[in-house]
Amino acid sequence: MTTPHTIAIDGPAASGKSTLGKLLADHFGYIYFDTGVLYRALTYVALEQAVDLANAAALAKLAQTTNFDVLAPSIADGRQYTVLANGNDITWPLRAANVERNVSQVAAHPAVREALRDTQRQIGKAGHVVMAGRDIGAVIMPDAQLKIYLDASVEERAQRRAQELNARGRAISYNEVLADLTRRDAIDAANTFLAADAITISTDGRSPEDVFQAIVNLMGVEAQA
Ligand SMILES: Nc1ncnc2c1ncn2[C@@H]1O[C@H](COP(=O)(O)OP(=O)(O)O)[C@@H](O)[C@H]1O
Ligand SMILES: Nc1ccn([C@H]2C[C@H](O)[C@@H](COP(=O)(O)OP(=O)(O)O)O2)c(=O)n1
Repeated sequence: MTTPHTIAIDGPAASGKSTLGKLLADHFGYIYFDTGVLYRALTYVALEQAVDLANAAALAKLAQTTNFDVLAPSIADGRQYTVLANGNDITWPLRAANVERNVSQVAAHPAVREALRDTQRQIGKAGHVVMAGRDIGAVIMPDAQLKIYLDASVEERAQRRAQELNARGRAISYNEVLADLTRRDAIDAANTFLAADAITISTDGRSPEDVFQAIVNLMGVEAQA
């Protein structure tokens, strides 16, 4: 396989999309874009402005009238990117409990997905991008030259997310995370797609490096200089 111009990575929460996405982006010198950030940012702004999260039209309007920027990390505090909403840094609040609790509900509205679609597609059209989410290979970038679908048991994903959140100082138990992921999986399922031409990889019991190597081997390509 020649080096893919665009790479789509889909899968449920904590399946390893961002970890693999950054490894692949670094490997090929591409940008990495986590589309979940857009849904999280919209959820955060909606909560801040007390918008009714059941009101799809109001959420879609907020998506269209808020200026979201996803930039390279501006502060070396462990962030993967800097997210601005109308110029305000909202990077870390996107991982807070209130956003985690509500983002699936916001993302489930077709009008919200439509309002955020063009932004995602524009980034994809530029090429040399690794894009992660739930519907990238099937909806956002159907022409992506490499499509990966990551999966892992909900128990494994809960273990990872609990460790990740605890490491960030969030006092949350494995059981709480398991219940939240189970709840979110059920809501996200309606917009999570395994593209017919995607490579499916279960990441249970496999290290990030092992998953990355498996993909690179499948592509049979060496790192670009
Ligand atoms: N293959 C893996 N094995 C173990 N832990 C992993 C693996 N891939 C990712 N992780 C860890 O699991 C957590 C969630 O990974 P992440 O890449 O953010 O998932 P996603 O982007 O699908 O939500 C992170 O703490 C990450 O370091
Ligand atoms: N392309 C996407 C990306 C995320 N979403 C939804 C699904 C999730 O509940 C939220 C947040 O996505 P995010 O990838 O940040 O969540 P995880 O890191 O997988 O826990 O947005 C979506 O519906 N479509």
